[in-house]
Amino acid sequence: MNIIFDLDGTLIDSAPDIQFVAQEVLAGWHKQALTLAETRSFIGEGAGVFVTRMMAARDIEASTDNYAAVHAEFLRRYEFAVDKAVFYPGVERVLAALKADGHRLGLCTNKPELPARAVIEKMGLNGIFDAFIAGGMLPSRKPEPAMLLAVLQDLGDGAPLYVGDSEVDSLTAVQGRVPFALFTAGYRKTAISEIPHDWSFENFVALPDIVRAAASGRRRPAV
Ligand SMILES: O=C(O)COP(=O)(O)O
Ligand SMILES: [Mg+2]
Repeated sequence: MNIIFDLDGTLIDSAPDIQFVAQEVLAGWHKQALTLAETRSFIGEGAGVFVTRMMAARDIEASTDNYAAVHAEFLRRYEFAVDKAVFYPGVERVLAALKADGHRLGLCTNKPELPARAVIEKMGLNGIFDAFIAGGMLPSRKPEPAMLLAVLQDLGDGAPLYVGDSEVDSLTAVQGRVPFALFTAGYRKTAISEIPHDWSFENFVALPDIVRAAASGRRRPAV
């Protein structure tokens, strides 16, 4: 199989790192830090959307100049914010097992390329992904399906499965017509039943069974 993973909220909980970057940037504007809940709810559509939501939440006027300044400062710091990231339980073991079973693994994240590469390195995941597309590498971002389809193309022939945590990932999968497994313990904002998916799981130990079901063409009707 070709199994493609989302990153933030799926493989790693990176919200504390992103909260820290936001805090440093907001301090320069004499604004209060974001809560962890706010931070989680702003993640999912890339750094630009995060910055827009953060500015709105802290009453920073959304002028072109302000946005450019906040965005640049955010990106400058983002690449170095990898200290607090942790894997969700079971991720490392399951990724290694899937790889050992001969599956090809891909990564498809809206996180900008530099911080995505930095956190992959920090988590010791170099070499695990056979294909990788991050935010800014293509003209569009998820939920447009182009990133997901590009990763699939890079992986070559094989039945696909996309694994992600959010409404954005679900829509990406629907638009790309790729079977989707929803990780329910990430940053989703709505009820599981409202997010179209073929399978859902709350712990990575359940993923190998889903991969087996996907490989055999068994697919639960999408919710
Ligand atoms: O950084 C983001 O906004 C989202 O990243 P993700 O696509 O890995 O969830
Ligand atoms: Mg995500």
